Amino acid sequence: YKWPSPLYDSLEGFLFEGRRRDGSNMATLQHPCKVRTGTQASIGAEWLRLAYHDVATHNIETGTGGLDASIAFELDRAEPTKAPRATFQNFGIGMVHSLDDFETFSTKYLSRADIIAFGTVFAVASCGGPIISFRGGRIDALSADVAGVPEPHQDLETHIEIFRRQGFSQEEMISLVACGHTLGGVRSSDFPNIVTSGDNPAVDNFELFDTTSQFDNAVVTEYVAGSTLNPLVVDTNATLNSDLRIFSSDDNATMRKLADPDVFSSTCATLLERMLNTVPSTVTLTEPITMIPAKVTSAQLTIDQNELIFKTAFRLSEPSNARNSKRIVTMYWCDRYGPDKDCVRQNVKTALPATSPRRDETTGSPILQRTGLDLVHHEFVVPINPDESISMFWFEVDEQDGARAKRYDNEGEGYKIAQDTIIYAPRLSSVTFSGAQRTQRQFVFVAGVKTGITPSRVFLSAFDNAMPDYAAPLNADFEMVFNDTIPAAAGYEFYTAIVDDSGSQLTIDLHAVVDDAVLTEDYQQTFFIAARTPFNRPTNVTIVRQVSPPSGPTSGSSHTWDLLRLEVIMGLLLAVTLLT
Ligand code: HEM
Repeated sequence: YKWPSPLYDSLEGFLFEGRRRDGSNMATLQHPCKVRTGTQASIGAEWLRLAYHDVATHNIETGTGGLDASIAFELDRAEPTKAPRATFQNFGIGMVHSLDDFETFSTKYLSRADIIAFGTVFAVASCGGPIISFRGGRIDALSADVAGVPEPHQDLETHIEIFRRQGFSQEEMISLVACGHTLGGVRSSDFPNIVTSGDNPAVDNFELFDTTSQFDNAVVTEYVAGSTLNPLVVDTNATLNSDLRIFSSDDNATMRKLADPDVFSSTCATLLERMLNTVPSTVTLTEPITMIPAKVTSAQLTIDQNELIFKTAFRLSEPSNARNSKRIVTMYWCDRYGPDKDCVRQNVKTALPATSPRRDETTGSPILQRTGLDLVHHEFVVPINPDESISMFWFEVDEQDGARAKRYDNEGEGYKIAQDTIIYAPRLSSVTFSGAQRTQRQFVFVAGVKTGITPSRVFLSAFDNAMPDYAAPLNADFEMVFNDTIPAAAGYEFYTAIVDDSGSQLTIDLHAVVDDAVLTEDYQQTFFIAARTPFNRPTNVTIVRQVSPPSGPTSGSSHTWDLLRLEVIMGLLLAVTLLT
């Protein structure tokens, strides 16, 4: 992993933080293993069933179908069968609720299908099941796939054939059904011929597959012990006992193995991962996503109150039960222009965070919770002289425990700012809301282009796939025009474009074409445009000398580390004095 990697950064952020960039959390809609208010319906069970039904369209021979979010277009699907309405294969209010839960979380780098996969990973971990290894990069279908979901009234041969087509053997089918049917149950509203409704709709209209609401192997042990009340095993109408036919199809050999809780847990981790990774053969998934121990987020050169500023956050982790409140995190950076360009003279600028650190508690994501770590975000906002600008930055972390401070510099390369010709100015941009639900938005986006540079074209690429009712994503380019009603500021002149959007996760890439090269400011967020409070103003920028930048010049005097440390500490002391 090297920064920047917007895809990996986005997937990792969602897995361990459970939320969107604007703070809205998807994991906590379900975590810790919640039921829908006023019902017995397990939200995690609904998310898991939705994922399987999306996967169920896969055909291993043609390489088509699989986890591609086509389920959003398959909800009203009925099999061409004489079966009653209750066997509509994707029928169920749980499906509708789940799609509503997921609707606003997809982004340019988190496909709708990846969000569905995250839902299963969160749900299983949150309810006490194994951690399913997560890969991202699924590609969304924008229409229905062929039919393929199994139904309870079908016979065993049909089920074996359906699972074979999806890529699972008979033994894997038995295990996968057990791994699925450890959560949730059957509703009378969806399957009235399996569950009869009673007087108290909150309790009577739902029958759980086993006696626990956790992701455990009670569905297996109760079956093996003969005490199960699983409605798909004990229904009086034998035709609908699909779990019984499947579980007993190898004389219960697989079920007896799964009665060992460790076997159950590891089997489910493997099979559910394979289920989530069942994608069309044209899709290549990423490597498994693991935590980035020290992560740069939200790096942005921008204009606020007529000043050029650079803001970013540096995310560290620490054990929840061993917090270090003394840690000092310092940012360093080099100029892009002038005599100290790229720190050639080893004069390095440095600053402390603009605010006290922000902490992600482990309750935000069940995956983070399992690590026992908190995520701690150190946020920096520093003024930048437009004549000097900024070419790269890096960090130093001093735990104040007697050990030497540790440098984080993107594996020796520094965190490089690719270009400063075109920048995004969210504080000069605006948004107006319209429509009955105020979901229709009109944005006026403002980009700054460095004074003295006249691009042959300035434009932006807008992307939003978090559309109401899973409508087609917005994915279009918009020309930006020079706007002389906004006075030049901080070495920049301004260009604007108007973009209409009905989704909720619009991001923009800004482009300036200069001398046939396209300079791009990628993946800029739009949710904080309406905020008008100025960024915190730091007063703590100092200059330290004799510091080698990450891939800086090798010539020149080699610095003595202790002298450097002394200078940094004195600089920090000065900064702290200024701040207080
Ligand atoms: C032959 C295969 C299968 C059949 C016939 C079947 C059938 C059913 C039925 C009839 C329900 C009740 C739905 C409702 O009332 O809303 C259900 C629920 C569920 N199924 Fe399956 N299923 C099968 C395989 C699977 C697999 C492979 C998984 C996942 C790995 C899975 C996960 C679930 C979950 C989690 C629920 C509970 C949903 C909730 O409580 O809202 N099922 N299944």
